[in-house]
Amino acid sequence: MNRWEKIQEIAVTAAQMREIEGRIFAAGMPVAALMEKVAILISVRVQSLFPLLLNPTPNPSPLYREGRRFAVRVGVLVGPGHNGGDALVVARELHFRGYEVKIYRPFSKLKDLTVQHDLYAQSLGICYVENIADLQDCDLIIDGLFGFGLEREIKDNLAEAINQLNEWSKPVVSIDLPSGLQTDTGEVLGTAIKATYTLCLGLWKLGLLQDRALEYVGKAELIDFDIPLADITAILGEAPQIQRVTKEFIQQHLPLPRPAVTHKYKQGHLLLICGSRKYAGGAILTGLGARGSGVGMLSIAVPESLKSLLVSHLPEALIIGCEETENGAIASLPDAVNLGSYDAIACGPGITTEATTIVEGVLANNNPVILDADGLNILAQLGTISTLEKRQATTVLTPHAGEFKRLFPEIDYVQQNRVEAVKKAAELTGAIVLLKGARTVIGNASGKIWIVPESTPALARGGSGDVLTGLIGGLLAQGVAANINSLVERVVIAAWWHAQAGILAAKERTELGVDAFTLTQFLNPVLSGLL
Ligand SMILES: NC(=O)C1=CN([C@@H]2O[C@H](COP(=O)(O)OP(=O)(O)OC[C@H]3O[C@@H](n4cnc5c(N)ncnc54)[C@H](O)[C@@H]3O)[C@@H](O)[C@H]2O)[C@@H](O)CC1
Ligand SMILES: Nc1ncnc2c1ncn2[C@@H]1O[C@H](COP(=O)(O)OP(=O)(O)O)[C@@H](O)[C@H]1O
Ligand SMILES: [K+]
Repeated sequence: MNRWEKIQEIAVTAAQMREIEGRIFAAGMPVAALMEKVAILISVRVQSLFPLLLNPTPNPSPLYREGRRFAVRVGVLVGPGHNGGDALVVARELHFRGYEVKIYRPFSKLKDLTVQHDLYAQSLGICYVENIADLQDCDLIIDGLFGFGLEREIKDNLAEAINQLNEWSKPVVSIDLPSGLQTDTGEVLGTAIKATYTLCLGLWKLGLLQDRALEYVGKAELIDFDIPLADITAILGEAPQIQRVTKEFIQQHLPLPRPAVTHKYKQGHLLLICGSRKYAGGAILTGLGARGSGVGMLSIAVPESLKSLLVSHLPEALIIGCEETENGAIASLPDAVNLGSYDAIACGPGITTEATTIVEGVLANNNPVILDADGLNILAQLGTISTLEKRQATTVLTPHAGEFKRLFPEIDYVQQNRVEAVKKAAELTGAIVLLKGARTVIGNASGKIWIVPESTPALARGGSGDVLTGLIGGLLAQGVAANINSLVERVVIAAWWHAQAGILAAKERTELGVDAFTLTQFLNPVLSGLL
C-alpha cells in the first residue's frame, strides 16, 4: 500500500490531529513553514477547481465554458486562528495569480501568525470588506473561519453572516472543515458554512464522516501535506482505531481468488430465514443479495406458501418451506433442519415479530448469526444485552437508527454521534454492530470502527437493507468455511460493496432508478470493476 492509500484509511479526532501536529513542530518544522506549505497546496487546488479566466468577457461571472467553472472574484473569510492564517495565505496567492480578492475578517484579536499574514495582505493592498454583504458579487468564497480549533457555538453577528452567505448558494471552498462543524461529531455549533468543496488537511477529520455533517461538507477531498507516517503511527498505532473503508482494503480482504480445488460446501453454506405472507419480496431480495456474494450453498427458509415463489426467483437455492402462523409468518422450522450444520445464518427480513421462537432458536445455536429487521425487533423485545450475553459465536446486528434505538435504549446519543454509539453497542454486546445510514458505521467489541465513506441517497429505499443482509450472510458463510479468524472484515466488505453497487447503479440509472432488485444487478459489476 502506498502513502496515499494508507492515509486514506485514517480518520482522526481534533485531539489526535493536534498531537500529530505537535510532534511535527517538536521535531523542528516551523509552524509558519507548515502553514505556508499547506496553504499553497490549497491555493493550487482552488486554482484548478476554479481556473482564472484569462481573457474575461465583459460579463464573466460566474462563467461556465466547456463544462469548467471560472472564477474571478473571490471572497475570503478569515477567522482568528490558523484556519484564518491558511485563508490569508490562500488570499495572497490568488491575489498574485490575478484573482480579484476581497477579505472579510470579522475579528480584531488574531493568533500571532495570522496577524502577520493579515498585515502582509493589507500591505499588498488586498481589499478588506466590513460586511458579508460586500461579498455578494463574488464568484467563489473561501471559508477559513474555523478549522479543528472551533470550541464554542458561533453566535450573534458571525452566525448571521454565515446564514446570509448560505442563502446565496455560491460555490464555497472550506479549508479543513466547513466552519461551524465540530471536528469529531460533525455537530453544527450554532450555525455552519454550507460548503461546495471541503479541502480536508493532512488526515480525514472524523466529523466529516458523520451523517449529520454531510449536508454541509459538499464534495470532500484530502490535501496531503506529507505528515510523516511515523508521527501518525506514534499517535494512532499501526492500525487506526477508526478506519475509512477504501477500495484497497476491500481488495485485500475479498474471498478471491478461490482455491482451484474446492466444492460448494467449502465455499460456505448460508441459511436465510426470512419472509412472511405480508413481506414476501424481502425474502427474494435477501436471497438475491446472498446470491451476489458468491456463497457456495444457499438455503432459504420461508413460510410454506412462499416456497414456489422463491424457487422461481432463486432456482439455485434450496428452499425450505416452514409451517406458518395464522398470519402467514414462520411458526417453526421443519425438524429436519439442523441449525448447527450451516456456516452462517441470516435471520430477520420480513419475518414479522411473530417469529420470536425462531429468533430464540437461531441465537441458541453456536454458529455465526446475522440479525436484521424484525430479527432485531424481536431481539429488542427479548432484551438485547441479556440475550446476547449467552452467545459465544459471532453475532452481527445491522440496525438503522430506529432499530438501533429499540435495541439500545440506554444509548441515547445515536443521532448525535453515530461512531460513539456503535462503539458502545459493540462493547455492551460483544456483537459486530453495523449502523446503517448515509455513512454506514461498523464496530466490534475490540473498539475498532470502520466507516464506509462513500454512498448514495439512491439507497434510501425500501428493500435495499434486505439486499445487504443477504450479502453479509453470504460473505460470512464463506469466511467461516474458509476458517477465517476475524469475520468483521466480511461485514465491512459487504457494506462497502453494497454502497458501491448503489453508486454505480445511480450513475447509470439516476438516483431515482435504484430499486432494490436493480441494486442486486449491480453487485457483480462492482466486483468486476475492482479486479
Ligand atoms: N498549525 C499549522 O501550521 C497548521 C494549521 N492548520 C490549520 O489550523 C487550523 C487549526 O488552527 P487553530 O488551532 O488555530 O484553530 P482554528 O483556526 O480552527 O480556530 C481557533 C480559534 O478560534 C477561536 N474560537 C473557537 N471557537 C470560537 C467561536 N465559536 N467564536 C469565536 N472564536 C472561536 C479560538 O479561541 C481560537 O483562537 C486547522 O483547521 C488548519 O486549517 C493546518 O493547515 C495544518 C498546519
Ligand atoms: N441517504 C443515504 N445515503 C446512503 N445510503 C443510504 C441512505 N439511506 C439509506 N441508505 C442505505 O440503504 C440501506 C437501507 O436499509 P434499511 O433501512 O434496512 O431498509 P429496508 O429495511 O427497507 O431494506 C442501508 O444499507 C443504508 O445504509
Ligand atoms: K474552515
